[in-house]
Amino acid sequence: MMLYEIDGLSFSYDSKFTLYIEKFEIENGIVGITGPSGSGKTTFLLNLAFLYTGRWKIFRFMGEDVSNEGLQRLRKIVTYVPQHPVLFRKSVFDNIAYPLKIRQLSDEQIKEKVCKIAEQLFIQDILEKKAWQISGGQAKRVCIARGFVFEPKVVLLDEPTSDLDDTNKQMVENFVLKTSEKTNIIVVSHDKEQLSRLCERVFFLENGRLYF
Ligand SMILES: Nc1ncnc2c1ncn2[C@@H]1O[C@H](COP(=O)(O)OP(=O)(O)OP(=O)(O)O)[C@@H](O)[C@H]1O
Repeated sequence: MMLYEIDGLSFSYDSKFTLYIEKFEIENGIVGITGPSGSGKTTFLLNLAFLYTGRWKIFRFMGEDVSNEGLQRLRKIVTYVPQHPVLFRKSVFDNIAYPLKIRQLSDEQIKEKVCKIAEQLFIQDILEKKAWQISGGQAKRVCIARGFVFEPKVVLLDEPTSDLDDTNKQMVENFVLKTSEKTNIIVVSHDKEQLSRLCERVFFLENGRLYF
């Protein structure tokens, strides 16, 4: 079964920029999207996260036709992790635990899952710190942990390693590569070499049009 199947999707903020995806068909796994600044990469991810909705001829997710009625449900199984970290004014633990709390997992399950993913991203020692007491590189990894912790069907990563030093970059790449064995990932990056290290296929966006 295809993960995403898109034919003729268009989305416009205004008359100045239009994203037009003629065809996008991907199966389970990890794919990359690159392209110049302003080409529409973030806009495309937000459409794939069902947070923005345009018009389409065909838009299917895991075999299901996307419809207005299904959007709320689909938004709960796909996560978008933005380029710039956005955290609640709470502890690192509470930030990562949030998606699990709203899904009503038990305290015990929450603790186990948060600690496990924190270890994988080397943030286990800062779980009790407040969001405003951590570095930018740590905040980025906390957002990534929060995106993956509830095991969504797809994680959409927008520039997951921009602004990170080499050590942090390596940590995130290793995590993404390992996790892609069981979670579907779409990663946007300006770093083409990084995409070729991580991804099975890489798409190229230019002026709102997708090439591969
Ligand atoms: N909320 C918005 N309202 C109007 N126009 C927008 C909005 N967000 C983005 N745009 C415009 O849409 C176009 C695509 O933006 P987008 O952020 O998707 O590009 P990008 O490829 O992700 O860029 P970058 O690599 O710089 O992050 C740009 O011309 C941008 O100015």
